[in-house]
Amino acid sequence: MTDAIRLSHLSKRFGDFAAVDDINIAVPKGAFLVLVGPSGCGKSTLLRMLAGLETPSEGEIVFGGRVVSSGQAGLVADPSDRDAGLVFQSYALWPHMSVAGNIEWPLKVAKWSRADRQARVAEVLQLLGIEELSQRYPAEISGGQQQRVAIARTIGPKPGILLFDEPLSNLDAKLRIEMRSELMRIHRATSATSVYVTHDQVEAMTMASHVAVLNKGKVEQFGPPIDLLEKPLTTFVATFLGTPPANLLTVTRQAGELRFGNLVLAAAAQAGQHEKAQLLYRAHDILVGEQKGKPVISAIFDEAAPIAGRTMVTALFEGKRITAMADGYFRAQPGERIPLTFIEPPSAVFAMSGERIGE
Ligand SMILES: Nc1ncnc2c1ncn2[C@@H]1O[C@H](COP(=O)(O)OP(=O)(O)OP(=O)(O)O)[C@@H](O)[C@H]1O
Repeated sequence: MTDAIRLSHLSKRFGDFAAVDDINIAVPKGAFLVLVGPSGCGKSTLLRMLAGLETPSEGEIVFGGRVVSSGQAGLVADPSDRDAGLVFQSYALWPHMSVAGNIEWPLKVAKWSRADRQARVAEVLQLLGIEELSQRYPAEISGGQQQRVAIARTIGPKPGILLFDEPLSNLDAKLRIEMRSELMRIHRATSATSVYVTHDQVEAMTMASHVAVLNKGKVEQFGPPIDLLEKPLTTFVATFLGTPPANLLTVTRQAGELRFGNLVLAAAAQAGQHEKAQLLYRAHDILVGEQKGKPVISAIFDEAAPIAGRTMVTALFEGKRITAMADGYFRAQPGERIPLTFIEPPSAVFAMSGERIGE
C-alpha cells in the first residue's frame, strides 16, 4: 500500500542553520503521527513544510504517491492543492462570519454545490457537537468552542491529511484532556492521516499511533509509542518520554562489575567495551524502602507527589536527583535520609555519547 506521507532527505535551512535536518520517514494511511520534542527542535518548521507554507531546502514530501514539495525542483503545491488541512494554535476564525459561515467558506472556495455544502456543514457541526452554536459569531463563543469550530472548518472539505500545530495549548488542563479524546474520535471518524505537533510528551503518548521524537532538527527515533518507551535508542528519547521522567545513572566498570559509587548495579558485560556507561532506571524500578539482596542507597528526601495511589518521590544522592516510587502515600521531612532500592535491573544501558548499547 502507498504510504500516506513519505518524507525523504527533507531539510530546511535558514542561512547556515538547519531547522530541519535530513528527515526520512514513511507514515501509513490512517496513522496519527505525533511530532514531539523540546522548544526549537523544528516541529513547527516541519509541519509548515507539510502544509505547503514553507519550501524545503532539500528533499521531498510525497502525499499518497504524489510529490507535493521538492527542494531540488523548487516545487511547492499550493496549500489548497495538497489535500491537507491545517489547524493552528490560534483559531483564526473569520470574525464577521457566523460559525456555520466559517465552516461553509472553504467549501464555497472548493466550489461545492449549495446542497452539498449545507449537508456537510450540518454533518461536521454534529460531529463536533456544536449544532446549537451554528448562528453565533466567533466573539460570542468560548475559546474551547472556537477551537471546535476551527477543527470543523478544517475537516469540512474532507482532506486526506490533517495537520495540527499545538491545537490544545491555549485550553485549560481539564478541557485539554477532553479535547484530546475528542480529536481522536474525529481522527477515526474522518479516516484521515493526522500529523500533530506538541511539546507535551503525555499528549504524544496518549494520542499517537506513531511518534517522531525530534532533537535539533533530526528525528531521534520514530515508531509506535510503546516501542519508544520499551526500547529507546538514545538517552534523549529515554528521558524525554515517560512519566515520571526516567533516571540515568553514570556507572564505572570495575573488574567484572558496573558500579555507581560503591554500589554494584550490573555486570560489566552489559556495557560492552565501555569504561563508563549510563544505566536507565524508570521511577517504578526504584522503590522507597529496603529489600533484601537488592542494591540500596541512602538518599536525601526532597519532595513527594501522590500519583494513582502511589507516591512519586524525588531524592538527592551525591548531588544527583533520583525519582523513585513509594507504595501508598509517603511523606518525609525535606533533608531526611531515606533508603532507595533498585528492585529491577536497569531497563537499558547507554554509552556516554547517548547511544544505546546492546539489545
Ligand atoms: N524564519 C526563520 N528564520 C530563521 N530561523 C528560524 C525561522 N523559523 C524558525 N527558525 C529557527 O528554527 C528552529 C526551529 O524552529 P521551530 O519553530 O520549527 O521549532 P519548534 O520545535 O516548533 O519550537 P516551539 O516548540 O518553541 O514552537 C529554531 O531554532 C528557530 O529559531
